[in-house]
Amino acid sequence: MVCVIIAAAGQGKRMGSGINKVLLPLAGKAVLVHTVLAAAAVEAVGRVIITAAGEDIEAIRTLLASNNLSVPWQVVAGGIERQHSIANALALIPDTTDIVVVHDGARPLAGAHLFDQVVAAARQYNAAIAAVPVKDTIKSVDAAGWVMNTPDRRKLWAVQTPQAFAAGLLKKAYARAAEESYIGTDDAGLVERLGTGVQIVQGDYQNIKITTPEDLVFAEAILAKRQEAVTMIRTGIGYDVHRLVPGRKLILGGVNVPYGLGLDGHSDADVLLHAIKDALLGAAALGDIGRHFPDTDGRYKGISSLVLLAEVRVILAGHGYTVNNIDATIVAQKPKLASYIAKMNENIAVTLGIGSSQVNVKATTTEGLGFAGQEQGIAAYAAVTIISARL
Ligand SMILES: Nc1ccn([C@@H]2O[C@H](COP(=O)(O)OP(=O)(O)OP(=O)(O)O)[C@@H](O)[C@H]2O)c(=O)n1
Ligand SMILES: C[C@](O)(CO)[C@H](O)COP(=O)(O)O
Repeated sequence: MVCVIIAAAGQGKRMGSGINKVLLPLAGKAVLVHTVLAAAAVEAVGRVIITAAGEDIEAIRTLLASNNLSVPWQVVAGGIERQHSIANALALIPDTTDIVVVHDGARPLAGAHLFDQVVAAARQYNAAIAAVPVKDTIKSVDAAGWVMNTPDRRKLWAVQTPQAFAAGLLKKAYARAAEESYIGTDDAGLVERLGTGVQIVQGDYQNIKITTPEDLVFAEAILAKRQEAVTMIRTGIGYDVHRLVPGRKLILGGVNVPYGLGLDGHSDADVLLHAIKDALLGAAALGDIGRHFPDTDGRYKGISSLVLLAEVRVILAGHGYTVNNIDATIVAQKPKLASYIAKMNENIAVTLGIGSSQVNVKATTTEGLGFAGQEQGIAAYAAVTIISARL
């Protein structure tokens, strides 16, 4: 079982708010509630232990009780230093625990993927921590303010939590530190003192530790952007018609459909894919295929519309969008298209890098009415949704 220890027993002196910073509001919830909910939501996690300063224990219990956590949890008294707090929690982990994850209550933005990655790496290497390469040049400075040296930045990583360990190893490291009265600033540091290797897992620059007031501003902005990203679903519609003529292939959804007539056009005249591409570009407010692939451009003469669909995918990705779903209808009196639809769906899904359940092509006749019914041309309609892939 994976047990997560969340350190929340500090005072938040650097925040200077007069209360423990993990109890401060962030996007409508206490910082600590974000952190605990994120940890509890990780599928592998079986228990959460939260350390709290004596004066905060009741407030934290009440706060968490009102949030219906999906895993068993308990609040334990912390100690003077973070390390003492973790040691208190470590003494309470269930015997069935094989992996212990230690996480700062003050890091409310760590995503489930980060927990999953450190847990997986800890299962393989016994000790794994989230960390990111430092972006600034780091200098060692003496007490008088003189630079002593400039370490090679390529070897420097800023360490975060979550940090995950084989339970026995972490207990041993904590016992050794206690024997030697050593106080470190993170859990991996204690394991390193045993001579055991610690594996780095690529962390997340958004996984900031709320320490000083501006960190709350950054965290609010990140959460707002995530919220926007989650809810940003856009819709688009596309419509296209091509004339049926002799001597041309009939290409629909990238499938060469055997028929005596084919669709006329500058490219392969795949009316279905044209409607879909127009819908995708429209959903992203990026114009239409005429703007991106003009029929006055010789490069597009006879080109496969699947190639251009792949380009639309790249254009959308460049603007932070991925395709959510496509629903399309081909309007053709003849030929019968039922047996080709599955292949069209597959071509579209593969080209856009989405699942088969995200594409649905249909075909209909017009009961002999209009240009489609008279077999003068074929039309296609498409409706799509795209989602923002940013943050
Ligand atoms: N005795 C302590 C000290 C810290 N922590 C926790 O360890 C995490 C990281 O520590 P830090 O950011 O230093 O928090 P504080 O100690 O609260 O901050 P400050 O140093 O500014 O007082 C925080 O979630 C904090 O609540 C803890 O459980 N027990
Ligand atoms: C564990 C930690 O979050 C890694 O960056 C950090 O070392 C905690 O240090 P603090 O002094 O308790 O903020």
